[in-house]
Amino acid sequence: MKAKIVLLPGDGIGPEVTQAAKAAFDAIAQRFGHDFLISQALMGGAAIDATGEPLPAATLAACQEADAVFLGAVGGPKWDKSEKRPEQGLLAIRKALGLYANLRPAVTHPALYDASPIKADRLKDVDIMVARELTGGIYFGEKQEGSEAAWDRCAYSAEEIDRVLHQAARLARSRRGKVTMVDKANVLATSRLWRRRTEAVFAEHYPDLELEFLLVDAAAMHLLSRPASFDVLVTENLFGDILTDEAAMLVGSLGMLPSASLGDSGPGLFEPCHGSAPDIAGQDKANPFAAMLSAAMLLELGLGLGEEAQVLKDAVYACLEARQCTADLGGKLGTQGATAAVLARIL
Ligand SMILES: NC(=O)C1=CN([C@@H]2O[C@H](COP(=O)(O)OP(=O)(O)OC[C@H]3O[C@@H](n4cnc5c(N)ncnc54)[C@H](O)[C@@H]3O)[C@@H](O)[C@H]2O)C=CC1
Ligand SMILES: CC(C)CC(=O)C(=O)O
Ligand SMILES: [Mg+2]
Repeated sequence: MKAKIVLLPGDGIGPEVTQAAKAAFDAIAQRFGHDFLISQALMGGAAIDATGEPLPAATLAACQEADAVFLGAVGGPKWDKSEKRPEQGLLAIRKALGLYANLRPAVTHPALYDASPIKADRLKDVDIMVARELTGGIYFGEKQEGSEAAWDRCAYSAEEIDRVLHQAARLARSRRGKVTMVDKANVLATSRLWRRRTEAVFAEHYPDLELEFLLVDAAAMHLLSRPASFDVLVTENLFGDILTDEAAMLVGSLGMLPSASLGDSGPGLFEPCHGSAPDIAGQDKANPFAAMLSAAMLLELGLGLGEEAQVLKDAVYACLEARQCTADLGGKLGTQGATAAVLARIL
């Protein structure tokens, strides 16, 4: 097949892990005879340095014309005090492409039990799909920043909530049939709207699914004490961001969690859940597997290439079983070595 993929490497370890994803696309194209037209565009801090904007118009236009977009990571101390922040570019592209559902799978593997701080008996059969709302809530509300006071507005409409609930429910139907909705309905008005919409949408459309409600503070605890009991976890933007970094430690490292950001039409955006990791950037230390697993999600959900995605995932998991991995997982390989180990299993 012919497909246009745009890469947004970004900052810090972003370019290093994007290189790993690109190598995976090239290897899959070679093995299956696909014609992937892969181009690269400026995003985040790198884009601010080059153009003054975190999301240049030319980058957005290239993404809108693509079949799928891959992003490394953005941000870093260099831009922490600048007027425009790299992270604004990421929020802007999610909004501009209408990517309201961020799917973040957290799946444990016996080869990684040692890498997790959680006891192995809790990690068995953990297979969680977080459906995080991505274009609403406090990240997108009006804000005011003063030296003595500041505020951020959190707002949700029923429509914004319903569409991600439907995504979560459809996913649960194709999995184990359970949805956990996480909110803070004992305190927040927006959370109470989430709860009312969840009750209504599931009663009307998904009475066959098991539905559980958790307050976010307790959910953070349950994720560690009974992780295998979760199937699909649906929640608002901020809570989903935080809980998925926590869930990464069930798997063994933040460098293992991929994601897909999807809307109703147009290209999806696929990116590892981690950030730009300035503490290890440029040292060949970054785990490339979250990026390569995100590349697999791009193949499957962005281009409809399920078999190709499975080959890539199998190659990553075979490396984990052979201990061909980076130091965050207890391995001895660098970013490039771990990438090469995956490629060798594809070609
Ligand atoms: N999607 C994105 O582009 C995101 C960007 N950020 C930005 O990244 C910058 C750094 O943020 P942090 O809070 O430090 O979060 P981070 O996710 O970049 O790093 C947290 C910790 O995890 C480690 N880590 C992350 N990815 C890794 C990988 N692939 N392999 C091995 N270790 C890995 C890092 O070394 C660090 O110790 C900030 O500017 C932040 O705004 C943060 C999260 C997401
Ligand atoms: C950098 C932020 C905009 C968001 C974030 O941390 C994430 O999406 O994981
Ligand atoms: Mg995050």
